[in-house]
Amino acid sequence: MDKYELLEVIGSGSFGMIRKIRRKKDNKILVRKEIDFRKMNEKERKQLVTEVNILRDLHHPNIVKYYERIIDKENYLIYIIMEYCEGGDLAVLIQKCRKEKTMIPERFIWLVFSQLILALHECHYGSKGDNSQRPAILHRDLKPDNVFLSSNVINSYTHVKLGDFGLARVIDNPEKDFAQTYVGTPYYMSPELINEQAYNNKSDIWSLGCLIYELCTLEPPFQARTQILLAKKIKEGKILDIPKEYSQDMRLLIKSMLNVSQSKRPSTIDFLKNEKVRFCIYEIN
Ligand SMILES: CN(C)CCCNS(=O)(=O)c1cccc(Nc2nc(OCC3CCCCC3)c3[nH]cnc3n2)c1
Repeated sequence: MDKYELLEVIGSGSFGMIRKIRRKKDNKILVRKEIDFRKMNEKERKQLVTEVNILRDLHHPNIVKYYERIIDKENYLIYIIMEYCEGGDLAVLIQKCRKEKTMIPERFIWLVFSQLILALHECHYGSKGDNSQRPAILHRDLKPDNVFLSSNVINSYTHVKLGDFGLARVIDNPEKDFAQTYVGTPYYMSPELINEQAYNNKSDIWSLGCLIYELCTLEPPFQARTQILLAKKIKEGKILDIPKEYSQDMRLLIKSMLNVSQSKRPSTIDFLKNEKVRFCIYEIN
């Protein structure tokens, strides 16, 4: 760890602390996610190894970059060194707009959507567009807290980064994978996950639909006081319309992702054929 100078703590995640660090050789600011695996059971340790290996193998401009991992055996700690996203996460942006009663511009929402489709496409299909090199990777925990911005100035150069693959799983046999226990209020849980059916790439598309809906309305699409009521609303799949200021394209986009039937939801391949998405991607590059 003498390669890095420790800076302030910026938060604490599920298994430990996250702090800013400065790489001494070039003063680059990074983050160090500290994970105390003393508290972990065998299954969680295995999950951690899976997560670190997933991060190590994912290289994409819209996925938080993984630099290295440092194991500190005597203190039962693993450090994961990742890129620092100056703009913070989307949860902070949504809270700010809710407080100031301002709307998030539609242009920005299309930029977030198209970059997350690129990130999910990399996870689901890999850069070669098929899974010959590796099995599909599902994020499984797509939510505003896990989507970071490269800068806090919001313009068309703002890069959106998918982060925190805490619950990601490598699915070698999609049928085999069943619902895992969830932590926190699962606002973005898909109908198939509630019905304990197989979780697959279309479940990440459902969560993306919830996230885009929340950027338009500053509220999750399904809310309830209890998890039972929440599950009922999600399975019904009825959502309030988004504000009239947003276009019909945006309305139809959200509806296509929040379809209770996962086979009817478009895949990242379908979206990448969409003219508007391609134009957004062209604008970013
Ligand atoms: C959950 N959020 C609403 C809490 C506030 C969120 N803003 S914040 O933490 O202060 C903040 C402000 C400015 C820049 C950044 N950049 C950043 N943050 C990460 O993780 C944040 C951490 C995730 C787990 C929960 C605690 C927060 C990164 N991980 C990899 N690269 C990262 N870059 C963060």
